[in-house]
Amino acid sequence: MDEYLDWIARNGGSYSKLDFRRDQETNGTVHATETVYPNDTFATVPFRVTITEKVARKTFADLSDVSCRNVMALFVAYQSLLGDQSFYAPYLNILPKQILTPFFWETEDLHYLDQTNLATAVRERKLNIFNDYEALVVRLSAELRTKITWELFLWAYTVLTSRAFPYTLIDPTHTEPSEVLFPLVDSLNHKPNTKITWVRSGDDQSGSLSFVSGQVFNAGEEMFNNYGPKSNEELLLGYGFCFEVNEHDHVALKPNFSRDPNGQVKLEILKQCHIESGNPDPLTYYVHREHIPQMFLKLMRVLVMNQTEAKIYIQCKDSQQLEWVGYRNELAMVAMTCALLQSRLNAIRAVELNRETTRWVQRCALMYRDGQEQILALTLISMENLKQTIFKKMARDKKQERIAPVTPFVNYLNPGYFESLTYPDLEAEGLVMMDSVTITLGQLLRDKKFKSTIEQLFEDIEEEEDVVWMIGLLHERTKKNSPWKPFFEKTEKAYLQEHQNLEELEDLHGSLFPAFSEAFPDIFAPQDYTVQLFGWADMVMNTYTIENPLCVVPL
Ligand SMILES: C[S@@+](CC[C@H](N)C(=O)[O-])C[C@H]1O[C@@H](n2cnc3c(N)ncnc32)[C@H](O)[C@@H]1O
Repeated sequence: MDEYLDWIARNGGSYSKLDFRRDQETNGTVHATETVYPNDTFATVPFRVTITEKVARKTFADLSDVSCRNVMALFVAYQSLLGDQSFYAPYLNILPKQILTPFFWETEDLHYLDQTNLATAVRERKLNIFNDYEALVVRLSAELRTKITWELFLWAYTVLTSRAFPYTLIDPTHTEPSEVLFPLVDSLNHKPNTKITWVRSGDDQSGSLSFVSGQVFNAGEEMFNNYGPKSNEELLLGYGFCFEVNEHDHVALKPNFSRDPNGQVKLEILKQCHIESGNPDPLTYYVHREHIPQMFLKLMRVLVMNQTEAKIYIQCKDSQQLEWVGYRNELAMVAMTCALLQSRLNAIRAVELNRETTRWVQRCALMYRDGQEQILALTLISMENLKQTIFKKMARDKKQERIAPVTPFVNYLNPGYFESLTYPDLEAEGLVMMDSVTITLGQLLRDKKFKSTIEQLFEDIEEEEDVVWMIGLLHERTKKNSPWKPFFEKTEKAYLQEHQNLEELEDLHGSLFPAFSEAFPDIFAPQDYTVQLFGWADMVMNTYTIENPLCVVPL
């Protein structure tokens, strides 16, 4: 450590009130020897001791097409091979020999990441680095090729992920992304929200950078830097540590459109409405504790659109139209989001891990996975609350017989209608159950006589659920006091005005009627079971249902 600090001083660096200590867990810490006050400049480091992309590229001029990170990793590896002959030796000597990011974990440690995003990220990232290394190393001299091993390169690469700063610290006008290794500046450990600033002086060759405290550090206290709002995933992957409680933690969610027959149309809607996450992958969203991005919910509303909704929304170019599509869509969106969250949660919980005798990296992995579990569970609760709010609104609408003027009941066709509805005191309302605001098969079969007729006609109701549903709807439609009267009337009127193609239904209808009417004339009055009305019931099933459990959303 003394040699390193001498080297900094010999090159024009200085510091005050600092005690540099080595430790097992974090490699090194910095403590205040006396109180550091806000605006105190406690260290200054000249640019000449830094390792920049420019310096690295000078040594490897032939590799101008290689990325900044890779050429710098190569340079660090090369300098460490030079040993004491390297100008940077005092700095390289104090770097940790082992940086315990998951790239270096044993298989049994990696098991602690099973079923998390990080497990995949580690595999993919490591493979990418390895491929880059293989492509790069063959371009080196024969001597370097054997000396710069994969292990050495990966170590050097991780030195950069765990301690490099953006090059703009040296030259704020630099526009290309570039990194710099900054001895001494990189001695501080990370504590979120620490107030610290950097002040540069001079030019990018002969200048220097000073640390300026933005808060008090008491004598004896560890002094920290602030690496930015990093999640546990980023911290583990890049730095090899994480926090038990991390306010910046998140779970990455990426819905899958690939098996959706309307997938292309939906991707087109997303494009037109500019629904993107703002992340490198526009379909990957980050969900934070109790905060689910609104943009993600918009994406999910598109993902769960049925054919009718997708056909209508393909004309939409306004993302505001996706704040609310309709009740069916909203319930489907909540159900699909809950299913996504629940399956992730179940997968994480299903991994059995020893929590008793663990080593440092395993404890880090447990902190990370427990955080993931917590975020998923909290997000699930907030989605359940959202569902309950929707049910309450539906219950009010149903009670007041409010139904949108134009079918299907989606916002795009009823501009302003849904926004005009108000729901005072919704909180005070008791729990609303799903089957009080939707139409279920159980409700359609609540009439005992009708139910027993259906049971006589269909051996296996589950097997022929679709047909039973249609007949059930037609039967319900005939009831004068049906709670769903406004829905039936409005959708039937709209349906009958449409040009209908009933060819496909004729066979099905013909296989049931008039036989059913002849067998049970008091249940199936022929005029209520025409092929046209069959078409209406079929349209209701295609347009207004959600699945699991199958029900009609009649608002
Ligand atoms: C830029 S260095 C910080 C100084 C460091 N201790 C060193 O090696 O000189 C970053 C590394 O320090 C460690 N580190 C930083 N903040 C930490 C924290 N809050 N808890 C545990 N380790 C931390 C991690 O190993 C990380 O890779």
